[in-house]
Amino acid sequence: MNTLEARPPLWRQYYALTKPRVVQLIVFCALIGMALAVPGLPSGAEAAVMLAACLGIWLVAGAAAAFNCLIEQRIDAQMKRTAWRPTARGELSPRQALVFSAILCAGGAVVLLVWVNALTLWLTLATFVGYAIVYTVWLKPTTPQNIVIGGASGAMPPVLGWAAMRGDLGAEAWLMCLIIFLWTPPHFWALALYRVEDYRRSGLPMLPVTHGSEFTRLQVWLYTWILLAATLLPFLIGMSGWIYLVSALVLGLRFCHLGWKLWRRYSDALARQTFWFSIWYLTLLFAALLVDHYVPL
Ligand code: HEM
Ligand SMILES: CC(C)=CCC/C(C)=C/CC/C(C)=C/COP(=O)(O)OP(=O)(O)O
Repeated sequence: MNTLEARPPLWRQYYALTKPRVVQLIVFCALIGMALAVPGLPSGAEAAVMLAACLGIWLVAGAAAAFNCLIEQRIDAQMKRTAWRPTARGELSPRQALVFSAILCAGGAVVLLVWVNALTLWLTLATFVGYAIVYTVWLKPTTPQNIVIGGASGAMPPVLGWAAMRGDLGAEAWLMCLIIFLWTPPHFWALALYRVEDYRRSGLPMLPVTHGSEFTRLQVWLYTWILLAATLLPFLIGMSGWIYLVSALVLGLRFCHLGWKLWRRYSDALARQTFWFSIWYLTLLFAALLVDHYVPL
């Protein structure tokens, strides 16, 4: 097949660099942080700030993802899961990726500064540095705890959302951040287990490569329990009500159950199922926080 014919349109290649589906969930979590920061339904003016904050965070997060693709061009080319990326295939040059990332980041920064507030701008830029530099350049190639420490930047969206609406950093926002922080290890290690050959080939020190499958599965299972305990806190401190509590328990116990099954008996299919459940888990847990906020029982 002619490779030129097989190429998607240029805009799609740039769009792919932003890791759209990951960034969608990031913006969704930021939006929940915004909604919970406003008592009751938002006014028209508050809804406008929310919209601007979502756009700004989306642009800067997309820029961070594009920067990651640029730095990992060679590593991505070695892994089956990522070899299709336009940077890995050489369809977009490092210079194109860099300029694209810089434009998105600058655009997002302007939106946040003009229509949101300076605190959100600085926190979002710090999050960019946390993921694009601290995680991608430093931690990911050097330690199997890369995603635990680096996960802190992925966990920031609710804090960014809260800051956008209140101009400060509430305890509730940090609690949502803690939940995403504890969710990241079972989310990522479930994937790393069935993609272990990719990671071995690329030379990245991911936990299943350095410490083996059984140890990683034990960690996944332990984290699902720690996560379940942390998700009870919003109810215990009076931030959320019964709708949230029941949702957190049902989702959390299912996550623990999958973690348990995976630990006892490994299969790629189960690891894949656990990874995809992790995405539904976070989406539904944060949706429950939102519903609970508007329908207090
Ligand atoms: C350091 C932290 C994180 C790491 C290492 C990580 C790792 C990954 C990896 C490697 C994938 C790719 C799966 C594939 O190619 O099929 C993935 C997918 C995904 N991640 Fe994460 N993740 C992290 C944090 C997050 C955060 C904070 C969110 C959102 C709040 C998130 C949401 C998603 C979603 C929605 C997908 C599915 C993408 C798709 O549909 O293809 N991740 N994650
Ligand atoms: C400003 C802001 C809110 C930034 C958010 C930063 C961000 C995009 C976090 C998401 C984490 C993510 C995509 C991890 C993928 O891991 P990986 O990079 O190891 O995956 P890969 O192997 O697919 O490249």
